[in-house]
Amino acid sequence: MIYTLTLNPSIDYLMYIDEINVGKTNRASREQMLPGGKGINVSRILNQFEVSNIALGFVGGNSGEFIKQWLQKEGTTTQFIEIEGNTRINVKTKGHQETEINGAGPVISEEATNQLRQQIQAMTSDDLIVLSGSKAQGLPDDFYISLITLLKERNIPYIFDTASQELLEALPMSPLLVKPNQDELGELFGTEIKSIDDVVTYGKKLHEMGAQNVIVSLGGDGALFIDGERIIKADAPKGNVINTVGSGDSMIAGFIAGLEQGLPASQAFVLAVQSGSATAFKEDLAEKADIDALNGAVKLNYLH
Ligand SMILES: Nc1ncnc2c1ncn2[C@@H]1O[C@H](COP(=O)(O)OP(=O)(O)O)[C@@H](O)[C@H]1O
Ligand SMILES: O=P(O)(O)OC[C@H]1O[C@](O)(COP(=O)(O)O)[C@@H](O)[C@@H]1O
Repeated sequence: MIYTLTLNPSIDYLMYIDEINVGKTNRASREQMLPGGKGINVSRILNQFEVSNIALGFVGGNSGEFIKQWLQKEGTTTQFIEIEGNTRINVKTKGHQETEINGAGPVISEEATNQLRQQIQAMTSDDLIVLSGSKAQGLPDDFYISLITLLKERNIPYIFDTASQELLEALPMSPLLVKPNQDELGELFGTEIKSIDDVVTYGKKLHEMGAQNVIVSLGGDGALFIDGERIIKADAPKGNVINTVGSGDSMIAGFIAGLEQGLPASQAFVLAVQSGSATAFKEDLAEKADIDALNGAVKLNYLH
């Protein structure tokens, strides 16, 4: 079974507003509520590919209920742990620019944390788990690393997508895939990524340090793939960009779906880019038909 884990899910509250004036009253022309959180987005796209999966994580309050009901309506299986407090609301303003204000989220108790550990202890090496997104409050600083240590003891493959430094610590425990975006790659190494050569240099470091597959996503400039055998740059398909929230998560799901279909890694990467861009061209996450509509639109350039 494929599992996704979202420690700090969210309602993504989209507000359409041309320009924000800080310190003034701003009015949106319209708004929309969507379920959010990185693992949850991965689950929703896997569902589009009809890849069975179970969404794990902590949810609470009416906002948590909103997410659960949305996923269940779509047919995604959830095994969330119910917690005290309310799942956070992340505000995303859409206008000339996208601005995001992500909430802190509820504090997770030790009891809930232990329940999650038990869920992981019940997994086997036939499973795969996607760990992604920020950590919730109350969890120890090394929480992801402690979970990954449990996974490694059981030979359970995992994908890790977080902006925190724990990503570097996890590399020796050979994640199946890591997917920083360009800014996150720079932050990991305390540098600014200014060129595709820089992306290659630092992306290769992630592979050399232990990641089996590396995708560095580059927004409208596409993505870079590194797996030790090859380095491939993909150009993103062109289209009308509506909402890029969840594009990175869609890539991860597309890559998994490709591997599940038995595609070679380079073709799974193509499906990842298609999925990311299809989501960027939609208000909500992409549907399967949107991803299919980009068949043949991803151009690959083998750099090595
Ligand atoms: N403006 C865009 N035009 C076309 N595709 C895009 C655009 N923005 C994002 N994408 C697609 O989504 C993928 C992930 O986007 P990115 O913004 O890099 O990730 P994240 O959401 O993790 O920050 C990109 O590699 C690309 O395929
Ligand atoms: O856990 P974090 O880092 O606060 O991120 C949560 C946010 O990221 C998202 O999962 C989108 O992530 P991506 O744009 O990187 O795919 C939103 O749905 C959510 O609001």
